[in-house]
Amino acid sequence: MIRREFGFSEREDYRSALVLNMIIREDFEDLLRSKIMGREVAVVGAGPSLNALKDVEEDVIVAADGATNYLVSRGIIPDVVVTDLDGIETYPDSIYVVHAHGDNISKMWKLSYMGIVLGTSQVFPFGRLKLYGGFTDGDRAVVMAMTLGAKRITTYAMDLDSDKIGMYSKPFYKNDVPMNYVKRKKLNVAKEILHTLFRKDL
Ligand SMILES: Nc1ncnc2c1ncn2[C@@H]1O[C@H](COP(=O)(O)OP(=O)(O)OP(=O)(O)O)[C@@H](O)[C@H]1O
Ligand SMILES: Nc1nc2c(c(=O)[nH]1)N=C(CO)CN2
Ligand SMILES: [Mg+2]
Repeated sequence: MIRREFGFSEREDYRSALVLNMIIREDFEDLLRSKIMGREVAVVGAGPSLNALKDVEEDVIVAADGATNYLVSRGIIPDVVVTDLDGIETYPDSIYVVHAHGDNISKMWKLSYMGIVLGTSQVFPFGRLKLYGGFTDGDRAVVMAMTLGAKRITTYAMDLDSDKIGMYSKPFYKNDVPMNYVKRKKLNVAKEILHTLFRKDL
């Protein structure tokens, strides 16, 4: 359904998942769970408000893709990085949760800079791959933290209604850039997922 809406190819999603599963040699899910279970977790997105981020007080910091570059520039090493590989250009000593999709096979070389890596896919998970749910890196980070037993999740720079894409979203952005049609659709899906997760009457 979402795949059709965005024109993503299932075949390419499988191809990417196969490549990622081949690269990953060890299952680090227990390690990731031990970091998150029972802890207060901050999920940091790459919205325009990231530049105004104050100190993050939570026990565990999870960076969504491009937000990693900003955090590292401030000397903050995220405990976990959730990425589809097109935002990060710095590789701190974090646990990486790398998402395979049909448009990022050519970015898999970035795994050579990462130590501890878990893989996720958007096809039926096989081998060492996981499927926690969610869509964009930010909402996938929230879903993952929830699934792995976080006590509380606080989001930062998740500016899902903004008319700007944050400058840290892609390494080649020099400033915040005007929202485009596809990114708006992606952030709308993220909004939908987070609203459903945090609905009070669940
Ligand atoms: N206004 C915004 N601009 C960019 N990211 C945002 C914004 N608001 C919230 N975010 C969150 O920040 C996360 C990290 O941003 P980034 O653009 O690196 O993500 P992404 O999911 O890898 O996107 P893309 O599909 O463009 O690669 C996004 O996944 C999204 O959930
Ligand atoms: N094939 C493909 N899949 C995705 C993509 C994308 O750009 N291409 N972006 C996503 C959310 O950022 C999630 N899934
Ligand atoms: Mg990305």
